Amino acid sequence: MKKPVINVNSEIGTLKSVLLKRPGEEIENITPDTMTRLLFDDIPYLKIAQEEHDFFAKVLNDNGVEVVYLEDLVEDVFNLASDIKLEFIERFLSESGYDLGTTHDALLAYLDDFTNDQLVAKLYGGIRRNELDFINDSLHDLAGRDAQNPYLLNPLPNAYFTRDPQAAIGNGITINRMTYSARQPESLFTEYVMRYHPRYTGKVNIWRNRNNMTRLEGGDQLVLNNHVLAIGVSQRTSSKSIEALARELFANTAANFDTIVAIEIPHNHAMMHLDTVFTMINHDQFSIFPGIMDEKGQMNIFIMTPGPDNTIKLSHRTDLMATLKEVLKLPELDLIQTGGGDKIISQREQWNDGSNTLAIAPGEVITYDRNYVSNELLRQHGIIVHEVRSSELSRGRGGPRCMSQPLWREDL
Ligand SMILES: NC(=O)NCCC[C@H](N)C(=O)O
Repeated sequence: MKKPVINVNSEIGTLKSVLLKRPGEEIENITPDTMTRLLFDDIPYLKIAQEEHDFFAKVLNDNGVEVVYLEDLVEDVFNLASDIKLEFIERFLSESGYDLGTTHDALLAYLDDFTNDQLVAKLYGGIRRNELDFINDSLHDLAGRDAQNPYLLNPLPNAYFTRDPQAAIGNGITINRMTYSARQPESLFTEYVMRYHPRYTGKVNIWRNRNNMTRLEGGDQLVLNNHVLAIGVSQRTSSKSIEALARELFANTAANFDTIVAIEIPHNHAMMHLDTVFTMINHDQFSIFPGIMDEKGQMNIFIMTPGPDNTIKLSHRTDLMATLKEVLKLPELDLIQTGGGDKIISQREQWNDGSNTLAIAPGEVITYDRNYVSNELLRQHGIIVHEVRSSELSRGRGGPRCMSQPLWREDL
């Protein structure tokens, strides 16, 4: 492996480079009838969502972080060779249910007319049925459930949550098999960028690829330090995939990770990933939504470590604070409760991603401005808080951590 181009050995090391995707025309394809399936609770106003996103990028930039746009990387890949572009389109169409036939041919011909930057926007944006004029003779397009779908190619409005299709861990990544069909195509873009883009090709360890059938999403994957991960057992990440990833990382000599803490959280849309209820903000400080614990403050947690002969040793725990102290070897910890522990405020602010902080350095985070109670509390605990605008972006149920994939953090 050549000199590394990805380096993420913590959640809090000074952030130097990050991957974003600016919300695009895919947002304008969300309708009331499709929004639940597209994993949205409302329809954002694109113009304002883009302004908010640009401001988020500016705050990152102003704080010394290189912002890399995923859509530019994909366009670079398409510009490399028309064979690669065609191969990508065929994979994309095939995964969308079009291997052969009239619809496949019509879509291929339609996509062929776009310049590469327009093509990238279109693949994320989706194709409406009424956009193409052709005689559709596919039974599955004309009868049954597919006929009700207003799109020939579904939009990918969740793409601005770049955290989830992959996860940077150490000098490598996992390219994730995502849970819902609404997001599954997103990690195909990551696969092609990692495989072909000159910045990454041959320089990134792929710990796990998207051909795996077990479900894993980046919002559940937290790098607590250079040898400990926390992974949510959640609506989006299965216990099977965590076990498989543990086996892969423990056996791989290029990986330095020897401890994975599997944390079970409620399986619902408001808390679909671990990072919607729990993020790391300093060496010994975390933000946490108290609603993930039962009335006695307990949870279902397993510490996984390598056992003999490639087995995995499991140790059960129920106290999150004690478990974190144990694996991080810290005498004290500060768990800062979203909304200050008030039941109504904490639920309201968690819903709008008040727990979803993005650390840009130890003790320095980016958060949504609307979660003013949690933000004030963070400041009272000594944290530097950069607030970003959040009226429209938050409608997708993700915050600053969800919208960013760190590519390089300084080691602690
Ligand atoms: N890491 C995250 O928590 N990402 C937020 C993803 C929100 C998106 N609407 C989803 O349901 O997948």
